[in-house]
Amino acid sequence: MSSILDELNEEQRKAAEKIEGPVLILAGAGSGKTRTVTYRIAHMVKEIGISPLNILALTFTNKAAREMKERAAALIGHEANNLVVSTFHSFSVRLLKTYSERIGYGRNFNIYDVDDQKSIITKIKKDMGIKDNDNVQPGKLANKISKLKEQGIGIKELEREIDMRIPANRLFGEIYQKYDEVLKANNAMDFSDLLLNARKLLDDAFVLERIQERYQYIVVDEYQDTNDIQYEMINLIAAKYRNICVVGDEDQSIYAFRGANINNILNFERDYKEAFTVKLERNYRSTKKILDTANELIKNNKSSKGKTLWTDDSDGEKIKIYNAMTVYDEADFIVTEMKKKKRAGADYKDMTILYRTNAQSRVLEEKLLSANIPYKIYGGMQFFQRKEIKDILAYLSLLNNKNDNHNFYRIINVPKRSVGEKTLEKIQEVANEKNISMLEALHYIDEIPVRAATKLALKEFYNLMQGIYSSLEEMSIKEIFDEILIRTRYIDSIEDNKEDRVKNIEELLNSIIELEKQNPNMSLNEYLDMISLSSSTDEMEDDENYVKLMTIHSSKGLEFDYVFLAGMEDGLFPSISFDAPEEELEEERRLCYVAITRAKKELFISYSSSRKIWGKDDNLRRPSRFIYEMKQDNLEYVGGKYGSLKGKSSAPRSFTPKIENFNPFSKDKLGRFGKKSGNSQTASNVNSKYKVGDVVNHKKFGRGKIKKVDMKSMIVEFMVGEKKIALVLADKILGK
Ligand SMILES: Nc1ncnc2c1ncn2[C@@H]1O[C@H](COP(=O)(O)OP(=O)(O)OP(=O)(O)O)[C@@H](O)[C@H]1O
Ligand SMILES: [Mg+2]
Repeated sequence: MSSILDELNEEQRKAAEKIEGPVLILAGAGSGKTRTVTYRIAHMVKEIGISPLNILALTFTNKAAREMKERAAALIGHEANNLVVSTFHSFSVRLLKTYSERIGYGRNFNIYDVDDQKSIITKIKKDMGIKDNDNVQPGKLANKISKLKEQGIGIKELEREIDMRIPANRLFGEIYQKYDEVLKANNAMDFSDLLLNARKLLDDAFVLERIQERYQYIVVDEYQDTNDIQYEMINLIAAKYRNICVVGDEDQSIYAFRGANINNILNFERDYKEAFTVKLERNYRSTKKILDTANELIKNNKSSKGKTLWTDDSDGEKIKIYNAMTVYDEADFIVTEMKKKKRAGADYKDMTILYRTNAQSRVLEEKLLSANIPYKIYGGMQFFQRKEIKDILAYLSLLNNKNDNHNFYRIINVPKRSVGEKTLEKIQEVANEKNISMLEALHYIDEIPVRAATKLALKEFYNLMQGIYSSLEEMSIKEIFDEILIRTRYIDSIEDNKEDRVKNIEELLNSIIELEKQNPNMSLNEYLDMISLSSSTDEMEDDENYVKLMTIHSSKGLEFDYVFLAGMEDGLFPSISFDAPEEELEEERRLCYVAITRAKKELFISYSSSRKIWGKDDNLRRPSRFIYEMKQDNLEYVGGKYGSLKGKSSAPRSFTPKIENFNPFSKDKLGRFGKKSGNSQTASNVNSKYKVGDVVNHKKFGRGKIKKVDMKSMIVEFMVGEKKIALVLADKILGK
C-alpha cells in the first residue's frame, strides 16, 4: 500500500514512522531533516489518525513555520489548519493569550520591540538624571536585560550574578528594576518576557496539565538553537507523554550569542534514555563541490563531531572567488554574474546575496537598483520600525491597551499638540494620584492647570481615543486606521521625507486590507500580535521574481540555486578580533557552514581589498581565513572584469591568496587585519590632491564627483556611472 512516507528515503522513513516516544534526528545540512518532520506530521494525521489539534511543531522563523504548514497542507489538505506550527514566540503568545491573567497580566497586553525598549530605558535614565555615556547606552542596556532575562536572571537573582558594591552594577540593577516596573504597569511584555512568562505559566500545574493534554506530540526543528527557557518549555510539555521528536545539526548552531545552548541537542539521549536516534547522511540539496567545501571547512571546528554527508548530485561548478578592489567593484561582480545567470535561463528568485551584517546591503542595493535587478532586502531597518509606522501602531496599541503609557508618550505630541514636559508631569501626577493610566487621566483635563490651547488639543485627542475605544468591537481595523489618520491629520503633519513616509503609510493600509480579507474577524489585539511577531523574512513571497538579500542568520533552513556570499574578509567574517576565544571563532565557522550549504547549484564568494569600517577607509583588508580553510581544488579565482583566470600562476598576486605566506593567526600580520589596521589615513594624505567630494573633469566622461580615494586609485561617479581611475594617470586625464 502506498504511503505518504514513500517519498522519504529509508533512514528518513524510520524517523518519520516512530511516532511514540522520543526521537532524535541529528544530521547535516540539506539531508532532509525538515522534510522528514513535515512528512512525519502528515503521516500522523492522515495515516495514523492522530488529531492535528494534538500536534505541536516548533521552529525558528515565521517563514520556516509557514513553509512547514504549507507543505503539510499540500499533503493532508484542510486538516493542516488545525495544526499548531509556530515559532517559540508565537507559541508563547498563544499560551499567554489564554492564561496571562494567572500570572498577573491582562489579556490585551502589548508587545514591545527593541525600539520600544530603548525609548523606555532612555526615559528611565532621564528620570534618574543619568547623562548619556558609553556604559549606559539604551541599546546596550536593552540587550543586556534581554540576555539576563533569557538566562532566567530576574532582578532578584541579579545580586547573585553581579557585584552590587560596584556603582555601575548598582545603577544597572536600578534601571533593570525600573524597566520591569514600567512594562508591568503598562501591561506590556518585551520579546524575552514572552518566553519567560510562557515558561512561568508551565509552573502552574493547572495550566501545565492542560497544555500537556492538548499537545501530546511535539516536533522541534533546529533544536540546536534552542536556549534554556525554550528547552525547559519543551521538556515540561513533553514530560507526560514523552512523544517528542527533535531535529537538528550541531554544526549549524549559530545563536550562542543569544543564549542558545548546543548541549540541549547533544544531551538529548541523556535526557531521554529511551530515545531513538537517526542519522541522515545523504544530502539532497547541493552539488558535490559545494558539499565538499562545506564539509572541509567545518572539519576545522574542534567541537564538530564530524559526520558523513554525501550526495548523488553532479560535481557541479567550482566555487568562484572574487577579490574586489572596492565594495563597489564587489557589487559590480555580483550584479554581472547575476545577469549572466539570468541570460542563461535562471530566475532572480533563485538567487540570494548573503552577508554577515546588515550594513553591507547598502552598496549592493545601489548596484542592483542601477542594474535594474529586482531585489528585496530582509532585515535591517524593518518596515514596522519606521517612525511613521510605529506612530500609527502606537495609536492602535494604546487603543488596545489603555494602560500603555509608553505608547501614550510616543504619540501624545504626534502630531504636535504643544504638550511639553511640564504638562506631561501634571498628567502623570493625576494618573498617580488616581491610580489610573495617563490616557485615562486626560478625562480630568479640566482639573489640570495647562494652557488653553493645549487643553483643547488634549481634549480633542482624548475624545478621539474615547470615541474609537467605545466602538472598538464594531470597527474594522481599516476603519480605526482611517479614523486616526483623518482625525489627527497625521499626513499633513509630516515634514521630512514626506513622499516616502506617505508611501509607507499607504503600504501599511494595504497590508491591513489584505490581512482583514484573509481574517475577516480579526480583532485589534490579534492584529497587533501578528505585527509584533512578524519578522524580517516574513514577507518573503517565493513566487515573486526578485533577488533576496539577507544576513546569513536569517537564511537558516532556506535554500537557493545561486548563492552569493559577500564580504568574506577577516574582521568582517569571521567578525571577531584576532584574539577572540576559540568558541567564538567556531561559531563564526558554523555560520559560514550554514551560508555555504544554502547553495544548491552554485556558490560565489567575494571580498574586497578596501572597505569603510566605522566611517574610516581600510585599504588593507585580507580575505577571510575561512577561504584558506576550504579545499583549494574546489575553488576558482576569478579575475578583474570577471573573466576566470587560467591557473593560479597567471593570476595577479592580489587575486590569488598565497596560502604558504599567510597565517591569519600570526601576530606579525596583525597590522594587516587586526585591530591595528587603518593605515588608510596615510593613503589619503599621500594623495591629498584628490579628495572625496571634489568635482573633476574627465576628458571623455565629463564632470564627475570623487566618491572614494585609496592608495592607488579613486572612484569617480560620472553621468555614465562609476569609474575607477588610477592615481598615476589622474593628472593626465582629469582637470578640476
Ligand atoms: N528523500 C528525499 N527525496 C527527494 N528530495 C529530498 C529528500 N529529502 C530531502 N529532499 C530535498 O532536499 C532539500 C533539503 O531538505 P531539507 O530542507 O528538509 O533539509 P534540512 O536537513 O532540513 O536542511 P537544513 O539543515 O539546511 O535545515 C529539500 O529541497 C528537500 O525537498
Ligand atoms: Mg531544515
